Amino acid sequence: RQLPHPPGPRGLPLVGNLFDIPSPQAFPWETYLEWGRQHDSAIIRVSALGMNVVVANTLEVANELLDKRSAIYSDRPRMVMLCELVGFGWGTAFMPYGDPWRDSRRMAHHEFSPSSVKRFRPNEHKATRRFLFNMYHHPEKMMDNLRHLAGATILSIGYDIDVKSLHDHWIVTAEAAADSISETTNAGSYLVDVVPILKHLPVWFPGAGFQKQARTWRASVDRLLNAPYEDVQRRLVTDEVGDCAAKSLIEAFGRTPKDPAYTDYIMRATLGSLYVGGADTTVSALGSFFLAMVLNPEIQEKARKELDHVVGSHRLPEFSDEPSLPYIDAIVKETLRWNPVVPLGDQLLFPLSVRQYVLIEGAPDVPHMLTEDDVYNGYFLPKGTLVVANTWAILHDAKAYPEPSKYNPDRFLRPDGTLDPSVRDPSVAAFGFGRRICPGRFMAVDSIWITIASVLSMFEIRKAVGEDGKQITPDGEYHRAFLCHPKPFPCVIKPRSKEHEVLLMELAQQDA
Ligand code: HEM
Repeated sequence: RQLPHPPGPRGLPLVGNLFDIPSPQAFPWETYLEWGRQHDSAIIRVSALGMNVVVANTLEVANELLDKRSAIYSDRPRMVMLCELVGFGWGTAFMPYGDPWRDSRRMAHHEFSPSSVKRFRPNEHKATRRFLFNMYHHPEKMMDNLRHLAGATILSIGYDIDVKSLHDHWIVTAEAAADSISETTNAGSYLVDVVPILKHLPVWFPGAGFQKQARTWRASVDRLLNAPYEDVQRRLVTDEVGDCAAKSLIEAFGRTPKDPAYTDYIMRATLGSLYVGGADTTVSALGSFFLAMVLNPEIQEKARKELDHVVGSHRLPEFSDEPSLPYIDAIVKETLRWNPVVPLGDQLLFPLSVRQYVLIEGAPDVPHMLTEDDVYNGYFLPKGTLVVANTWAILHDAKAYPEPSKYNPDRFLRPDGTLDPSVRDPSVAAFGFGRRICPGRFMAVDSIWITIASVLSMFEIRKAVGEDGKQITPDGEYHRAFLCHPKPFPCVIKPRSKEHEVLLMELAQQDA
């Protein structure tokens, strides 16, 4: 306790750095990196109203704290509105470090470890075929189609639910729950997060509007937890469930549990968490891919040469083609690196976590929480500190990735066109760290890979042309909130040729 805190901007008495903390729209990850440079330190600290936040600007520090010392760096802060009132406390990502979280991770690992996740490739393939067909008919609905693709993949893998239309009721159920997280987190801060005792106020009490709001959101959150799981249970009675995570979990953990109610709850929670963790993240990564393709037609061209050589134009790429398609692998890696889905720690799930203490829009977004006092590099880090990895800074480190703002898949390849293992794989940071690392990462990479390979083999993605006859270059702007998503941008997406168009039609018939 006699040791200094890590360096950072000098705060004001009482409020600390309350007025220094940048908003998400102001590229906070760049500000944290700049503060690190000013203080010549890879780790910086900001504090506000007694809350300590430490940002790790390099991979080395993030690994040392969040990975090597993960036994004490893996808790999450309490979020009263989101978890206790809206009811998302069952989300694996929101659970405090403890037995329910450990059991949920064990189940997630059972389904999504590198070896077991491969069995879901046919589901990913099928969802991708539908996506191609939807893109053919409605290229202008790119983001809706991506949302449908991600949702359909997860519902099929999670519960063997076959989602067909864009407005399928299962997608609507899951999206309503996911929206309630964004709305809770985007709505700003709730006093109840700072003064938890307010959660006991009755709905009719003046000023307790948050209770009413929480009830509305809670209904959709409960539905996501229960409805698809109970549907599987019903179908299991008549043996109508194909291989999926729900069936396999019930068989592996649910046959003779010590505590049936607890095991049942953890299974529901683990499965419900797949949609919450996996849908929007995949949409964001694939949105960045389309943006990068519009901006870099020469990269599409190079990818197509590889695809035409290996796959030809009479079929779609298969996972078995992957070893012969290193350039597609490189595009996947560069997409995860270029504009990371979660640029700052787990911005993903917790824009609230610091705001709940500091009551401002735009505080750094989340963390692993430290459960014991610790010392790093001569600095004191007290218990309760929120530790955030600056993923953007790590993936834009010019030493690891020269000209980091440039979208350049070639950086991952050797001159002979094979993958260069000496270039740092963006997965070292893009999916988080330590015991909290994303359990869906292998599935995410698989499903992004098959989508990118299939889209590039079927479509040409071009700049749109304005009324003045000139091409419109997207400005590459991102919406930075819950996650980073590219803002809608104009583009033209067309089958590459008549031959490809025919193949798309055939696919539709096969699915029908
Ligand atoms: C491009 C896609 C994805 C990205 C970039 C991504 C990124 C992340 C990140 C950064 C975290 C926080 C890790 C930490 O706290 O250090 C996380 C957690 C999580 N992700 Fe993913 N993810 C993706 C896809 C998926 C998919 C497809 C699933 C499920 C099928 C999933 C399920 C989860 C869950 C359950 C957690 C919470 C883990 C915990 O707190 O223990 N994610 N993800």
